[in-house]
Amino acid sequence: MTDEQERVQPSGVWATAVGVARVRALETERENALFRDPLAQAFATAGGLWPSSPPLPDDEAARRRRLTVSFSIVIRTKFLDDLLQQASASGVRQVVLLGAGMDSRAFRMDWPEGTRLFEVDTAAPLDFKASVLRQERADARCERITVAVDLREDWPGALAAVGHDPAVPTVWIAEGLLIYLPEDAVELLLARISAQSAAGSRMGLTLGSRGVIERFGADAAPGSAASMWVSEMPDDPVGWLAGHGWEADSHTLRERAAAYGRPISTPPQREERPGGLISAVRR
Ligand SMILES: C[S@@+](CC[C@H](N)C(=O)[O-])C[C@H]1O[C@@H](n2cnc3c(N)ncnc32)[C@H](O)[C@@H]1O
Repeated sequence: MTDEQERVQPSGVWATAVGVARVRALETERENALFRDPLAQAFATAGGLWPSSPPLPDDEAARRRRLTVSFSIVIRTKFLDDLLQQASASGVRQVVLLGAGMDSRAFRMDWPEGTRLFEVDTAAPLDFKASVLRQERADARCERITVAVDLREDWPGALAAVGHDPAVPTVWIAEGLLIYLPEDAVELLLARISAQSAAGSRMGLTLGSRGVIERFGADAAPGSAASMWVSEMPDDPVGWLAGHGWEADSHTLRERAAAYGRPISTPPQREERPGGLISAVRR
């Protein structure tokens, strides 16, 4: 059987990773793209979301919500690309992508010699991704190590078993992940990340903004990403991270979008506050 015939089809929470790839493929086609992800289209195609995907809903509000999610994916991708470049420039050579999904940064970004990049996700998305990467004959631009484990289990042990060294700094990325984990699992994840982070480690997080579950999840279609969202950011994300030993900066989507030349023209929502996009350094 060929890779294509054997490939497991996206389902459950990891199907969201293929939806993210579709958004990145669309951005890649733009003339003034904020990043280019040459593998995104292959992931979306293999997952049945390219060239067409489920049509936008007729309902204007639902339609706007879908476009908002896509826009936020583009902005957060650029935000975390920059954060990773800065971490590399500061000398960090270990990268851990938590809930890596179809993230193709190992293939599309420039990495300094000696960079080791760990992609942590469950087995099904990593298998799907591997089959697409084989089909595309993709070559990673750093040492890439995949770790198939559920992030509610002993993932630090699994990471250590494949050579992650907690004694030297790591840059951690949790992009589009925490919103799918219940609050106690997010808390445990943060504690574990912190325990594996030498001074000088960095972190990039995306957090569900306050009220997003009610606004987006209430009439979300069964199986859609928003129907699986379960946690939002704490009231004070910077204070929360300080409690875990991190010096954090928080940014809104609106502020980053303006900085990247994609200003949001609608007026801010009353509940909009800083905190959706986090960068942090371990002291
Ligand atoms: C919205 S996707 C984001 C993927 C990737 N970070 C990106 O931005 O391209 C969420 C990812 O988190 C992963 N994920 C969710 N819960 C997880 C868990 N308990 N353990 C491991 N991975 C998980 C899913 O499999 C999926 O790949």
